[in-house]
Parts: sequence; structure tokens; C-alpha cells
Amino acid sequence: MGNVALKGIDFETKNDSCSRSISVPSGDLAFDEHSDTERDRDSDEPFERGDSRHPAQRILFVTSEIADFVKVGGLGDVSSALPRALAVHHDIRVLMPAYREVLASSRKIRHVGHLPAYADLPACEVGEMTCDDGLVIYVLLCPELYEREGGPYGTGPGGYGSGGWEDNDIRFARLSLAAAEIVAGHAGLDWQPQLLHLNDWACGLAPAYLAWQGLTVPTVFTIHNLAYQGLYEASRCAALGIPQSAFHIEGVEYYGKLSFMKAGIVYASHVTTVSATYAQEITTPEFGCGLDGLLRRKSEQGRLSGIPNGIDDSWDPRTDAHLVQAFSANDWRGKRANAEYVRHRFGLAPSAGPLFAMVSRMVHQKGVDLVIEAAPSIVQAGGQLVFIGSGERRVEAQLDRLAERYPGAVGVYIGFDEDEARCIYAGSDFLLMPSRFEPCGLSQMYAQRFGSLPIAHRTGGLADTIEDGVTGFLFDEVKLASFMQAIQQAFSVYHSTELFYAMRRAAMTGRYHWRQSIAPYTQLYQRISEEAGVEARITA
Ligand SMILES: Nc1ncnc2c1ncn2[C@@H]1O[C@H](COP(=O)(O)OP(=O)(O)O[C@H]2O[C@H](CO)[C@@H](O)[C@H](O)[C@H]2O)[C@@H](O)[C@H]1O
Repeated sequence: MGNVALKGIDFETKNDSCSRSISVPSGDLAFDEHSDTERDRDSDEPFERGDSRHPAQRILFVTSEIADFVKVGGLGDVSSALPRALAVHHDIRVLMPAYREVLASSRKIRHVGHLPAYADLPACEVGEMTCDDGLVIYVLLCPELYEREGGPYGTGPGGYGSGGWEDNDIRFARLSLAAAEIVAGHAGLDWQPQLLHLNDWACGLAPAYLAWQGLTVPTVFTIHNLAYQGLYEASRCAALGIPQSAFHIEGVEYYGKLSFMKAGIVYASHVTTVSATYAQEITTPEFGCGLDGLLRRKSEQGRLSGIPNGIDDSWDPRTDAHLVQAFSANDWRGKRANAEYVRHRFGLAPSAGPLFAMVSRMVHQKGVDLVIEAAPSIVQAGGQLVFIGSGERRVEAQLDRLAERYPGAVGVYIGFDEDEARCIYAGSDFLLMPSRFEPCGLSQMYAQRFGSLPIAHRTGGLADTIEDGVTGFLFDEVKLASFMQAIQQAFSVYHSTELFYAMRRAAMTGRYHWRQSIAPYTQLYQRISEEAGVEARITA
């Protein structure tokens, strides 16, 4: 079809089983080699450093993983990309534990601070490292807590859930307290943040430690996944320096246990999550993980909001050096080269049928059980499947059995490999994402950018970032019948080449860039700083 502009054109598939029409979104879809990315850059950058209407602030972004060194899932991506996006306007620095991977990197670490022991939390040093692009990362040097063989959360699959380190309460209370001490100016650094941006349960105690010290510091607590809460026995409070008076329903107590996640929600100035739909969903019993009442209250007070994640410039099929062949929209030969590579890599037979992929932590949340159930029908209809991920051992074993049952049609790689993941997004035709819940989801955005149409449950960020029948397919119920309907539509579209390519092109123009997050975060930082009575200093 060449470089056609689809503005205003409705594609009507001739196939009955997929008779919806697609009106291709976002105006001008004419592709040229410089298309959307450059246009986005011009239009989505709302603030300049020194914009007096929105004072720049000194922000400490606290995280338990960052893709530069160690990534278990989406939080690693966010921690790497969001501070860099916000740095166009703010003086933002990162704090994280000095894991083995951090120490093994070639970056120089300068000792800049010291934090004394507190309760059972050991003393530690603060190191400072500077990335090539100037991002400053403070690392918490405490070898007995962080320097060990295994993932950031434990030795278990994917690092989450079972198999967590036994002293995770101490490890992440230490991280939280360090953040509180740095913002209070007690670490001896020559830089003092005005605001803390905390992420997930591992940093949840930070606003609580501040509150218990009587300090009013603006804090944002971002929930990336409410299902992982950091729950510990009540008897651990003393070891973590948590006052007995805080162990009640309005404090850190959660059904008789201590909850780091709840501490973050209760004590932070503002709670965000990573999509508008998930922000609403977590106020309901179905998605609230027992915290929906508290979150409803936060929402009613205007202290809960959803700011969607984005993707960074590295996710661009025209320039991504990880790919076997770079490609742009309409250059389907380039995309096919990646498909051939993936087929070869996963031992699949050459095929003219569609290639379905799942790139995910293999856990209940992600609905991998549904994909396993759907697999025989997909294969029977002429499709092939590749899986890359790790997670629950039982699920991994099921995937291995599936691959044995369908040699040449199903390929499985149990493990984590970002390079391969990128090739899979580039080579696949459809990405399967039947998540039971999904706070935002990055994989579906990466897939769209790489011309792989997501087939996803209409929930959380998936509902917000996929346009059903335009850039992917959404289904309503986490049930095989509902999922299969969407898969059948995908097959129909695949066999209707013109429509398929139009959807691919529409998906590839998705405007999910971090630049779009700068304004909402900046406005939020400003608001809570004003509320906390903190004068945000203008740093021109
Ligand atoms: N085997 C493998 N090899 C290589 N890469 C792999 C991989 N398995 C997964 N990945 C990568 O890990 C990331 C997964 O991120 P997601 O946001 O989709 O989900 P996750 O549940 O981890 O994140 C949580 O936090 C993020 C961030 O806020 C939310 O978007 C999300 O909804 C929430 O569940 C993607 O970059 C994906 O490519």
C-alpha cells in the first residue's frame, strides 16, 4: 500500500466474523521516516526547566529496581524512564539499594553520606553515582542486606511472591527510612530533596517514618501493583522501629498484620497509580485487595489519581539495535525478518499463519492459564505461539509440556531476556495479555509500537491504552469463551490483509510517551508542596 494517509478512512472488513469497522485514530497517519516520534517531541513537552508557573523541584525518586541495573518487571522500566523524563523540568535523583549488580557495574560510586542504625535496621552508607546522561543515583550501601546472589526481592521465580528473602522487612524498611532521613537532611548529603516520590510497598514505610518524626514533607506514593503488599507479622514492628501506637486500623495494621503498602497509602500526601481505570478499580472490593475502603476514602478526598505510564525512545522499531532488522510501518519485510528469527530461535516451523506471543511474568495475574487453555485451538487454526517469561513453577512446567505437545508450533523460553523480548515484540503478529488485572501494563504498549496487536482483557491500563478493533482487541471476561472470541477476530483480521496492515499502522502510532506524564506529575508535585506549606524553589 506504500505510504498512504489513512485520515478519515474507515476500513470495513469483508469477513463476517469481524465485521466491526475501524476508524483509524489520531488524525494524520501518513508515515514517513520521521513521523510520530518527532511530532510527539514537539507537541508533548509542556514545561521547560525554569518555567516560573511550575517551579522546578528537588525530588528524590525511591525505588527497589531500575532497568539500568536490575529489572524484575515494569517497575524497573518506570524507574529508569520516568525520572529521566521529569529531569527536563526538575532536579530529580534516584535512591535504591546497592545490589550486587549495582556494585558490579563499572560506574564510580562516591561515598557521600552515612545513616546510623535504628531499631534493628543496620547503619549504612550512601553512595552517589552518575549515569552517562547525567542522572544521579544514590545507592544505599549495606552489604549485609543487599549484596547477595539472587533477585532484588528473593531467590524465587521472578523475584516476587514466594521465595522472598527472609529479611525483606528489614531490607526495605532500611530503604524507606533512608529516604525519610535524606529528605529530613540527616544523611550528610550536600543535596536535600523537597519531595519524595515513592514506589510500591518496598518504599511504603517512608512517609510513615516521616509522620512519626513529626515532619511534614510532601510525598507521592505510586502503586504499581496493589497485589504485592509487603505483609509481615505484627511482632516485627519493634524491630523496624514502628511505634506500637501506629499499629491500628487507621495506621499500618492490615487484618492483624503489618502492611508496608497500607503504610504508604495512609501516610503519603497523595497516592497515584499507573492508569485512570486502575485508579478507579482499586476503590472496589474486586480489585482493592482489602484496601478498597481506604482507597475510596483517599479518592473522595482527592488524594488518589491515575497517571498513565509511557514508553521511552528506546522502544522504536526504526532504531532498536536489538532487532534482527529495523523496520517502520509499511516495511513489513523488515518485520518479517524478525518473525523468521523468532521462529528459528524457538524451533518453530516456517509458517504463513499468525505468530502469537506472550512476554510476561508467568503468574496468575497475567492469565497465562487462559493462554494455555486456548493454545490447542490456536494451533489447530494454523497459529503458532511463543512464550518468554518466568514465574510460578507449576505454570512453567505446564508451558514446557505444551511445547512438547506441539513441537514446531509452540516455543517456550523460561527466563528473562530483554533482547529476545524485543525481538518477539517485533516478530510477533499478536501479543496475548489476558491479565486478570493490570495497573497499566507496558508490554501492550511496546507490542503496539512494534506492530504486534495486543489481545487483552478490558481492565486497568489495558482498557486505557488499546483501542478495540483499531490498535488491538479487548475482551470483557477472563473466561476462555470471551478470550477465544477475541482470538477468532484476530485470525479474521490476519486473513484480511489490508485491514490487518491498517491496524498495525494504527497501533504503531500510539502516543504513549513519558513526555505526557511530565505535566500531570509536575502539577501534582506543585499542589502537594503548596499544601504542605513548602516553598518550591525556582531553579532557573
Ligand atoms: N521473560 C522476560 N524477558 C524479558 N522481559 C520481560 C520478560 N517478562 C516480562 N518482561 C518485561 O517486563 C516488563 C513488564 O512490565 P508490565 O508493566 O507489562 O508488567 P509488570 O506486571 O511487571 O509491572 C507492574 O508495574 C508496571 C509499572 O507500573 C505496570 O505497568 C504493570 O501493570 C504492573 O503489573 C516489560 O518491560 C516486559 O517486556
